[in-house]
Amino acid sequence: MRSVYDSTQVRAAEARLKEFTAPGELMQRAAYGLANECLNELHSRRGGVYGARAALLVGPGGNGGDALYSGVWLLRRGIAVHALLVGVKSYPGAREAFVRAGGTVGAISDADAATAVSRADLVIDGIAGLGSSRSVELPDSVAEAIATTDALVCAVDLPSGVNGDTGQAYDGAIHADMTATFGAWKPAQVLAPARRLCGDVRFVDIGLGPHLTDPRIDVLDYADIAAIWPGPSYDSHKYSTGVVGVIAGSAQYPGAAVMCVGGAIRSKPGMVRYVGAPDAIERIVAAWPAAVGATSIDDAGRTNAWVIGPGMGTDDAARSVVRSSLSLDVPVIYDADALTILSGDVDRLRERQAPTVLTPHSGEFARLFGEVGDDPVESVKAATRRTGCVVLLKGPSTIVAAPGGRVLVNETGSSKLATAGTGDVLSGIIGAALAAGLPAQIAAAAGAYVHGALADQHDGPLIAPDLIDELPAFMARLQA
Ligand SMILES: NC(=O)C1=CN([C@@H]2O[C@H](COP(=O)(O)OP(=O)(O)OC[C@H]3O[C@@H](n4cnc5c(N)ncnc54)[C@H](O)[C@@H]3O)[C@@H](O)[C@H]2O)[C@@H](O)CC1
Ligand SMILES: [K+]
Repeated sequence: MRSVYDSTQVRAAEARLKEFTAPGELMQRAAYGLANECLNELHSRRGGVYGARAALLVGPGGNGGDALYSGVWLLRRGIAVHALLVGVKSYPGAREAFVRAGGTVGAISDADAATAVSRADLVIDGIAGLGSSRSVELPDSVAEAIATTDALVCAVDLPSGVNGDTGQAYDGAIHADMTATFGAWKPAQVLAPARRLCGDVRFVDIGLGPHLTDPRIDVLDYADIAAIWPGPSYDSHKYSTGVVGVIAGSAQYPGAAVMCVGGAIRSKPGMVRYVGAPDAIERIVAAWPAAVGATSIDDAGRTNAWVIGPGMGTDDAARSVVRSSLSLDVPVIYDADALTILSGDVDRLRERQAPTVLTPHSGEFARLFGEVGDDPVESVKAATRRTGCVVLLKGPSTIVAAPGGRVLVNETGSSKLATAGTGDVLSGIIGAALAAGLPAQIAAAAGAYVHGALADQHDGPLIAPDLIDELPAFMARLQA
């Protein structure tokens, strides 16, 4: 599990740590760590660092100070370093130390600033870090040189022009190959769209650890999933590993039910029940002979969790099934059409006594709760407060929040998943995790992890059934 802290938390931790360290010490730790990361990467790219050139983009704050002090270390390794000041001010003392070590200084508006960038082997973006909250305005020629260079572009703490706390990217934000993050992972390093601008994130320990508590976000990793994903024990029987009920599909979207049941059945619960019309049951059993059919929830028998919604349509019959399912006393995940149906009735979700998971994409989220906006984590938290449900917002970074709980962000998967039917598979996987008894937020986040990992492990173009085909090998590895 990786913990992520916002700028207020990082600044507070820095303030506490400063009580125990000499003035300027933290910036020296940061600058040394930054220089090391750049030197290592440069070495592996060029086979050496002596004689290389570096350009520093230097803003007025602490971020620019880090860049200048890292320049001192680069100079000591035989790198020619030129600093370009973005604005008139620079961090007190840093510029003088840099010049004393042999660095040269110019302004970003200098006629030869773009040349300095395009001739560099290393460009260090120290315009702004934690204090970055607006667009980056550089002369066009410099912006062009940064965008087209083959040099290693390394961001100091965060790429300039991203909002560190929300993951928002402003105009002109720097696209880095690598980001050296100081003391903590920041939200923008795990949230879209900023995550993509960070490149490879390298953690530079400056000793903040003991002063950081209660992360804003956690990111689950493979080891977490392996530890929590339920596997059969030696005395398992079909009921002990959980029974999933699925209400999905319609005459218009019969495939959604096949995908959803497939996602559930291949995640290996004890049993999957499908509830639908007789012809729909026939189709499901033809695709998945191990599934069991019933024509209503009442006739379905013992079920530990329900998946309701994919492709079920929004007609009166579907509406009545969704409304009556609100009183089910087992966990329910509502997806797709069920979310559209519930968008007129959001506050009734509070009536649910058992855990509930909602899995909207941004359009469905907007219908339920209003537009996601610039701070998706806060929007999802507000949705959980309003409904009392676990809310999983699908997107380039999937966000999972629970009432009163910590926010989880999923990092597996890619745009490969932007294809019809993948969401149906996801809801089936989450249904299986819920039926096996995982707490609702963990079930949702672990389901998102598995779903994304299936896409990552699949070679070549992906269609939704490929995810189901990848499940047995993934589960076997997970449980080995
Ligand atoms: N506080 C600390 O103890 C430490 C801070 N460190 C560094 O200090 C940074 C935070 O320093 P600051 O609080 O001074 O904030 P920043 O240096 O991130 O940015 C603030 C300054 O940059 C300007 N700015 C913001 N966006 C800009 C843009 N797009 N174009 C031009 N100027 C822009 C602001 O007007 C402000 O003057 C961290 O990200 C980290 O790099 C590290 O040295 C570790 C220790
Ligand atoms: K930066």
